[in-house]
Amino acid sequence: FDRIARNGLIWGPDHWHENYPMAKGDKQSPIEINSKDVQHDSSLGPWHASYDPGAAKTILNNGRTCRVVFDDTFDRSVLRGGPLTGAYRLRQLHLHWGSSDDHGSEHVIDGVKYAAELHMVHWNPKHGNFAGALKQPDGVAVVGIFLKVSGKYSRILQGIDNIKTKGKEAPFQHFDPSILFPKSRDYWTYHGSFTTPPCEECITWILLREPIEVSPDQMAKLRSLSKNGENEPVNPLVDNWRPLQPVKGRVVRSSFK
Ligand SMILES: CN(C)c1nnc([C@H](N)S(N)(=O)=O)s1
Ligand SMILES: [Zn+2]
Repeated sequence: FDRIARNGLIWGPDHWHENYPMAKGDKQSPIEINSKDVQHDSSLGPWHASYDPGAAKTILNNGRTCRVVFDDTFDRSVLRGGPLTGAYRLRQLHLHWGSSDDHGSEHVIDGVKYAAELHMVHWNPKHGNFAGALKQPDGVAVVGIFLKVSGKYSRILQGIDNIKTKGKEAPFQHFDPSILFPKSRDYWTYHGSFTTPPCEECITWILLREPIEVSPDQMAKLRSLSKNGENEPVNPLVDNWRPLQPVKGRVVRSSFK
């Protein structure tokens, strides 16, 4: 994240805790996954997403990421299984990416940084509403999918042409996010936090082992988004990833050997 100047203070990720104490907690994200420390858990079953393409609403550039929001007023697009108990409602998906292909993901796997990382944010309706879910350790489930750049043409990042500048929002309907899933369902899971302030520690992370491919022109389109509004100078929206956080004794489990 670039340094956000606020009331004269320069704010980088190392300063977030001054206003958001949770940012210095024991269960922060992202983390590096070291395969040698991962514990295979045979009780971890497959996860299942049943998404309604009609739930997709709009795509937005909020100056920090590009985000697609979904109707989560009832169990319309849900994720269940894997490490989860019950059905979690899909609320939004967004991405983190770098200024070049050799970095951009938030989680790092055995030292490997991917060009981008896609997050599909779901919440547990047993906690009443999204705000209530943020206060619970089992409140939120985020599926993380790594993006690697390949020559192959892909249309996974459709719709970003209409949201070039901060504040731009466009309809984004009839979209089934399950097209973004890789073939393999293998995943790592651990308990962590949001990677932007207030960094609540309410997330069951489900990180998919197999990356999906994105084409160079799609990455270029992502990097052509601006942090600024349309009447301001272009300020490329890149490097919106949080640095690695301490694992603090947490165990990362895998669904695969
Ligand atoms: C409150 N919501 C939906 C979010 N807060 N922080 C978010 C981050 N972008 S992440 N990467 O999902 O933790 S998403
Ligand atoms: Zn994210």
